[in-house]
Amino acid sequence: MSDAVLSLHHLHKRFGALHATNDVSLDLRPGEIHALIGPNGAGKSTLIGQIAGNIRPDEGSVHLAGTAITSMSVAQRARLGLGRSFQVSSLAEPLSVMRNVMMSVQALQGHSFRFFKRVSRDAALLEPAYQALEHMQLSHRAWTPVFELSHGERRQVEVACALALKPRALLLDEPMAGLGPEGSAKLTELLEVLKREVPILLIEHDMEAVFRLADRISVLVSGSVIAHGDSHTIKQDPRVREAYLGDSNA
Ligand SMILES: Nc1ncnc2c1ncn2[C@@H]1O[C@H](COP(=O)(O)OP(=O)(O)OP(=O)(O)O)[C@@H](O)[C@H]1O
Repeated sequence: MSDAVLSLHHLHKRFGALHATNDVSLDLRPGEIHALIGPNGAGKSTLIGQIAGNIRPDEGSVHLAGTAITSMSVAQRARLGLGRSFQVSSLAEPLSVMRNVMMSVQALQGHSFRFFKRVSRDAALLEPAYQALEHMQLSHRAWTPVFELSHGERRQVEVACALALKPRALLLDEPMAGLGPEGSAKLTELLEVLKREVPILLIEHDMEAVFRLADRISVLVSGSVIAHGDSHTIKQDPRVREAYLGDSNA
């Protein structure tokens, strides 16, 4: 079909009478950031759940690098190259940045954390972790315990954890949430560079970040994509202004 890394085809998900995902098709291409925006309750989390594998669609399919992953588990999708960062931090505060990132690699490889001490010197874990930290400009903090990091740096570690697994596509769910202007600006700068290596499907409420970062934007309202295009197109679209941007004065 296309050269899409990730593609959704006619996804539907109903919760009783509520059509939370209504015939959603979209894709993610190499080198881009595709932002998914929409007001509260639009169905963004439900859609992300179907991509990541926590939620089974009623109809439709999800493909990653040409492989149908619709009926795969979360872990299988991750192994195939679907990277994800979470809204809620899962970092181990007392451990160093490096150990946290290495644990992510280890988890994907199916090892138990009990063996962490022994494998902490394992080059197979160290190298991808170090590279991921370099990408996030955090290698100078590699051996700093997470509790000493700023909020923005923690978010960078969370992205590094996803990156260390060498994903083909990255899902970022509200990465700017809770960051001050400085933290958002830094992360925005990093994501602008990162997208060249791994395309990013970005769910984000910070419209300034979305308009700066996104190559394409899909607007979700009541489970359906009501508009799709670049930042300029989306800003001008009267349906988007009415349904979404109007209530945030954007
Ligand atoms: N497990 C569920 N059972 C029933 N209804 C659900 C379930 N999950 C989500 N919903 C409903 O589906 C709709 C879409 O919810 P969803 O959380 O996907 O929206 P959202 O765009 O992520 O919202 P927000 O920006 O507030 O996180 C909402 O009306 C929500 O109440």
